[in-house]
Amino acid sequence: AHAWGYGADNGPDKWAKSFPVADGPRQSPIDVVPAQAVFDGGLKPLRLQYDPSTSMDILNNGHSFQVTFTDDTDSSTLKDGPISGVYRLKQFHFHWGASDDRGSEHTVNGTKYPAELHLVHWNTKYPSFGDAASKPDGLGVVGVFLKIGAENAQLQKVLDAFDAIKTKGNQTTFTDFDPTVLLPGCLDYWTYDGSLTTPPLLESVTWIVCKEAISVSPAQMARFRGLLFSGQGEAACCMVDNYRPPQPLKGRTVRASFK
Ligand SMILES: COc1cccc(N2C=Cc3cc(S(N)(=O)=O)sc3S2(=O)=O)c1
Ligand SMILES: [Zn+2]
Repeated sequence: AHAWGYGADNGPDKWAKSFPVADGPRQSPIDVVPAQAVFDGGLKPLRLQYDPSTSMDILNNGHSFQVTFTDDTDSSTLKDGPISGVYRLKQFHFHWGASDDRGSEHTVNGTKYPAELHLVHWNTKYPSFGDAASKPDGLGVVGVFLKIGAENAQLQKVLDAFDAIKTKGNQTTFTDFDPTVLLPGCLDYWTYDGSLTTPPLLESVTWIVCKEAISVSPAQMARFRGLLFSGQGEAACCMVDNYRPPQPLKGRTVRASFK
């Protein structure tokens, strides 16, 4: 069976064939409509504590690029916010467009951002990431929108690794990186029960979408678009538009941590 992707014949509209959960009750991403979000005073501030020594490597996996963290201790964690217990950071990655008018997965009142960062954490009440990934409260993903503006100096270290991971399957060491530098100053958020936004589309994610975006410059966006979906020696296929469009809310409530 040909692998899933973002092209005309293997893209989001075709995923349900191999992954029927694609039409499930709690799929992601969604369009966030702030006026319909319910303020919940019981939601705690996000507590994100990351240890740069847990960052390991950066990889082009053929769908995006991701920075992977060692997750054998509680060194880099997500606590509080809408979740209970301790979730460990596993990886972060991005989704982006071929042009600045699209690229994010979540949208706000239908507005698409040029890119979206996902910080993926797993619930340590389960023995492993793989185990947690299939549980309804197994994962916590923090989403951060990127908007076009000033150059983001904190992103530069990630972009500078791109030459080593241009094609699918390439990876290189990426140590001593603290993803805190990629977070917006204000951590107000919306939260709802959802899923992975790529196959296997598991309905195991508590989504935490930050209201405030971080900046990225047009030149930096061009660097993202220089990565390839394709492997070395294959016909070059630019890694762009690697986003799933918003999915039906199906009665879910989106809560806001702020008024
Ligand atoms: C056994 O489950 C596994 C095992 C290994 C990797 C994955 N993943 C696949 C897709 C995927 C999509 C994510 S997103 N865009 O919603 O943040 S996060 C994520 S993943 O958990 O890394 C799942
Ligand atoms: Zn993602």
